[in-house]
Amino acid sequence: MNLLDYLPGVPDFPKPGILFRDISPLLANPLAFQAAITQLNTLAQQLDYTHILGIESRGFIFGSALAHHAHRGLALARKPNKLPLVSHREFYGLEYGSDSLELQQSSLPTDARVLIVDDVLATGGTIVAASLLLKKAGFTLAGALTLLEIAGLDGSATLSKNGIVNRSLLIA
Ligand SMILES: O=P(O)(O)OC[C@H]1O[C@H](OP(=O)(O)OP(=O)(O)O)[C@H](O)[C@@H]1O
Ligand SMILES: Nc1ncnc2[nH]cnc12
Repeated sequence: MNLLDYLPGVPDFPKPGILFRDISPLLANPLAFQAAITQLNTLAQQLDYTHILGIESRGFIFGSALAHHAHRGLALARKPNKLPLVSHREFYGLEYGSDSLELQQSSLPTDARVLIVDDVLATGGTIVAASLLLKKAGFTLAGALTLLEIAGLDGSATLSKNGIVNRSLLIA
């Protein structure tokens, strides 16, 4: 099964010049979704992690499915004003805009080794922001895991420059 067949590129969305990789067909196909999680779990085993940080919102899908599959705890990095008792916030740029993420200090144990999970690595701005959130909160970063790296945006180079060990299952 070629998982890329379930991740079609949609041209000029959400802005002209962007080829948007749509995860909906993969999620809608039980075999494809199951294969994605199984293969992400195999990649994740290369990284010594205890907990997963899912990035809102598509990262919640893969982060929670992997956490269930791998019997790991899950914390949420959420968009602004969604979490009570927020401890930390990080602003960041995107391939097509900007945003910020928030984290509750209480959502992870102090000795957690955290794997950031998201669906797509494009410029790397989101994952760098999530890594800074974890640093501010005093947690150890185990690495980052994504389903798909968008080729040509130097996302993995950006993560490497920021000292983030990255694993992406696919690149396109
Ligand atoms: O590597 P980057 O350039 O930071 O881009 C990758 C991010 O962009 C998308 O999220 P988006 O902010 O569009 O929100 P969504 O998950 O709610 O759709 C995607 O889910 C990643 O989180
Ligand atoms: N090209 C893209 N496709 C899907 N999600 C994205 N997030 C940032 N860039 C993206």
